[in-house]
Amino acid sequence: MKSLNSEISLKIANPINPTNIVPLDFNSVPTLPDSHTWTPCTSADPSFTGDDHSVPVIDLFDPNAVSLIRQACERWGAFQVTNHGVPYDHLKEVESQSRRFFALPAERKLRVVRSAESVTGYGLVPISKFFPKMMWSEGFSMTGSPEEYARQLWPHEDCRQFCSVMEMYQKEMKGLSEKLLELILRSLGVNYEDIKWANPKNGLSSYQALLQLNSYPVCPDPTRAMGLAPHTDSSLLTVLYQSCMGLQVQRKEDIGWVPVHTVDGALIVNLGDLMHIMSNGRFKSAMHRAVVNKTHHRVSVAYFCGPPKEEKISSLIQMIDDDRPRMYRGVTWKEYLEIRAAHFDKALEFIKNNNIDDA
Ligand SMILES: O=C(O)CCC(=O)C(=O)O
Ligand SMILES: [Fe+2]
Repeated sequence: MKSLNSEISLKIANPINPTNIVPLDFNSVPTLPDSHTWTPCTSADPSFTGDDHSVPVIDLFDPNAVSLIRQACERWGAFQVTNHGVPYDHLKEVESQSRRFFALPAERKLRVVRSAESVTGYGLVPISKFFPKMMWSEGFSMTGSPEEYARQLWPHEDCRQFCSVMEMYQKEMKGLSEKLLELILRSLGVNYEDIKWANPKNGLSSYQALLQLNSYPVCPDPTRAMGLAPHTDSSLLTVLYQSCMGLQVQRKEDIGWVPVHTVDGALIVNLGDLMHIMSNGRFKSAMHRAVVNKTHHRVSVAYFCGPPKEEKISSLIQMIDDDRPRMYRGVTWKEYLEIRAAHFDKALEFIKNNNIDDA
């Protein structure tokens, strides 16, 4: 068999738009430019209604939460949570500080533009380079304190509030992600204490994480624009706050793209590719996208949670049996991000077991 490593280095990234980082100044255009015009999006048939046709909302205090999570992860790769412990006021503060950032003039935001190699800073989402058309959105990402960026953004003003809100939110998201990871593992029948790095009691819990603020300005022609193109997240799990509707999750096998309704104070949980790998394919990673609208400037805040730096994620031993042999080889988050940066939606194929050099 061909060696995976040589295959990856040979097939170097072939992005369509490698330098696509700087967003449009959305205030400057009255109509949708050709660079941003996509073929119209199709959505789920509105006649699909009822519980089985919308992303489940799970109360974390529900005694059946673990089994509800299992069903949601198998069927959707996504769910919403209530009673998650993050106060509603904090969600609103993060939204308001995000809006404050995006309201800055374009030249100010460009002071903190991300470089092609970096995942933090301001710009279009990194997956933009795989699409021929540009998305109707802009983003700003950080890991830990955004202080260095904030000082450049607001050199003569007080930037403490922006920093403290973002830092507080990351702390809260870390705690919630740990709790969710425990519940998701339990739903797979795995004791999270058996996985050293997943157990916060070991004091080892050094998850890596990225906080991403997304902005989708009001759009003159929403049916022909794309807020964020279809993708799965590379994380273990992503916790998402949306200010208004716009997120859609795909149920490919039957009903297609399904809008995720806003439930006051709820947070959305998307499973990422690393969780799909850990579950040995039992759980889906949610294929999702964001659509835009004509009346509301939509903001979303995504917290991507991944494993500790050196940890190789592979299918859990408990998920492997005669009927379901190991599907994937082990990868660190960084290795997986590199494979994604080169192969985008084919990345999982590259770590399938049958692609491994047996030697
Ligand atoms: O804005 C949204 O609803 C989706 C955001 C998202 O999928 C992402 O940041 O990866
Ligand atoms: Fe996403």
